[in-house]
Amino acid sequence: MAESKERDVQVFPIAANTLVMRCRSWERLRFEIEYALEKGTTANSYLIKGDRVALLDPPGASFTEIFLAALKEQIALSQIDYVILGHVNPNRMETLKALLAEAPQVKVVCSNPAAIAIEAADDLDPTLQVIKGTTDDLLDLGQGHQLSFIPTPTPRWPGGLCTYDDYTQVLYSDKFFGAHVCGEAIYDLDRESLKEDRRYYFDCVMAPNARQVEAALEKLADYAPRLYAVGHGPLVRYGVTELTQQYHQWSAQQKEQSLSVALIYASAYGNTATIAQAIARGVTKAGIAVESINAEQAETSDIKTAAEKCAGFIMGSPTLGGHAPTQIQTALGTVLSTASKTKLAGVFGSFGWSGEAIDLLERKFKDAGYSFGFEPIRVKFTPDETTLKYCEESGTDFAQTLKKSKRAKAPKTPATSVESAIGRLVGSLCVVTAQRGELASAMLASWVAQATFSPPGLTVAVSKDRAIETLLYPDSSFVLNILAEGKHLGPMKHFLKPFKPGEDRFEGVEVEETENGGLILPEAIAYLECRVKSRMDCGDHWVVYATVENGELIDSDAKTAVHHRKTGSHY
Ligand SMILES: Cc1cc2nc3c(=O)[nH]c(=O)nc-3n(C[C@H](O)[C@H](O)[C@H](O)COP(=O)(O)O)c2cc1C
Repeated sequence: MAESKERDVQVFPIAANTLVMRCRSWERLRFEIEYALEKGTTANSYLIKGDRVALLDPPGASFTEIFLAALKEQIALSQIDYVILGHVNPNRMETLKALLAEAPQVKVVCSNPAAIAIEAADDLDPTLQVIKGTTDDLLDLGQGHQLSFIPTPTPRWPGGLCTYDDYTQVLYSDKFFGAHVCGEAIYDLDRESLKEDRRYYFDCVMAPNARQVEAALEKLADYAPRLYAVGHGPLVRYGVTELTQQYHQWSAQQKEQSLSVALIYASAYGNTATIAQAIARGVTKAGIAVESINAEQAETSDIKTAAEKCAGFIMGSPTLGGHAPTQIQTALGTVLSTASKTKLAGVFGSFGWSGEAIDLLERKFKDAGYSFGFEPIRVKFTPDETTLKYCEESGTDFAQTLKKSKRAKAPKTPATSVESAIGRLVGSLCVVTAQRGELASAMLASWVAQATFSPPGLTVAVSKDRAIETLLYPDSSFVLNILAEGKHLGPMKHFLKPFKPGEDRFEGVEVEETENGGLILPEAIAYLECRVKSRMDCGDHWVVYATVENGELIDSDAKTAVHHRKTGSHY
């Protein structure tokens, strides 16, 4: 985890007449699923000083004061001609307001959806230059800095806009190619250490929008950037080609999934969208694709197609003035008339005090005879960390139900000889326990093996749809509780039972806490306190390699319980 330090702004020249201003938060900035690895983040803004001056992407409200102070050290605010916005949200508009109050001459350059959001905001009435998405959209800052603009809308950020400076070959990619990591490194020199963070960021914010990501990549292919000036985390200088290929590959993987879930929502202030993202993460991690649809932007035909093609649909809405927004009501009508009654349904939303919109969705789907993949999720205003985990686990449950019904429909085939042979591999029966902040989880594990002597290290294979998987990223700690033969049935039964989303895995279980905060089970004959070093992406499992930092043999007479299986295709 990043060490705790004051927020600051790191300023650095990145190209001719171009500075990056990285607002750094060393601690988790927001309760959104994409920040869950808790490595802090940076909100990157850029300043291009040609004959005219452009500022790209001023940060959100948590940085307004320190950012404006740092900006004034670089330039008088009265000299800024343009502010270019890669996306907008209510949080970012706060800084924009403060900036425009001191620099009313600024012209705001943004996409059409962003312009609509700005025009609807209170106390904000800037001169706008709206990008139409044609080749005429050029902005000449002088001294060679000719900027072109590439609209890259996604359901999450309908106003998405990338900017390319032909002179410096910098692509200002905003939400694309980022990672939530805070540190000293301006660039991606240590690509290996960023690997997991980039993938996690993609999985959270890009995977549920894979179709739009592919469309954006296609547009960006017309440019020849030598640098991705990203919105979050280290700038991509060394890995431009590699990361572009990975984005192509990861988006394609989503398209290849045989089942998909339509996730249809609207969100005026971002809370319902935050819940949607956590649910989507839970679905995609179980190997089912998500097609996100922002009801405020989507065409009815898109909603219809998604409702027809999906194996299940999940709808979310805020409650505003006692109602669901009109676009949600329209989308609801489309879904009800299109999706066959065998499809699995889900409902969620953020509300303030009454939550009629969620009630409406639940009632309509119930009356129509759909069954639900999880209990309707009602979140008062902004979700916290525990609620986000609950939403993620609900998404995973939803996906597992779909997979189960697909398996049930498939003809039963006896285990092949190869599967039976693999089943003869045995492993020690263990319980992995892990906790971080408010969150704690556990799982039964038998695919455990010593991997190194020096340093002492082991591997554990963790199914990608396990709830505990999010607590097993590099640098996290966990305890491997090794069970005793003869005393293993109790814990085995307990930890193998299906848990509901958010259900306490330790309810009714006595655990002892180690000095380092690890959780030990009384049935363990030995325990090992481990730290994750890396994890390998292996089909349906993560193979987690961890080194052992501490441990104890509790019962030297007992034998380790061993798991004997019939086949190698499941437990
Ligand atoms: C103008 C306005 C009207 C609202 N009306 C209701 C309401 O009738 N009932 C309710 O439960 N919450 C109401 N709320 C609270 C919102 O539902 C709540 O802020 C929610 O988090 C918004 O979700 P969103 O961020 O996804 O837009 C209202 C909020 C605003 C700003």
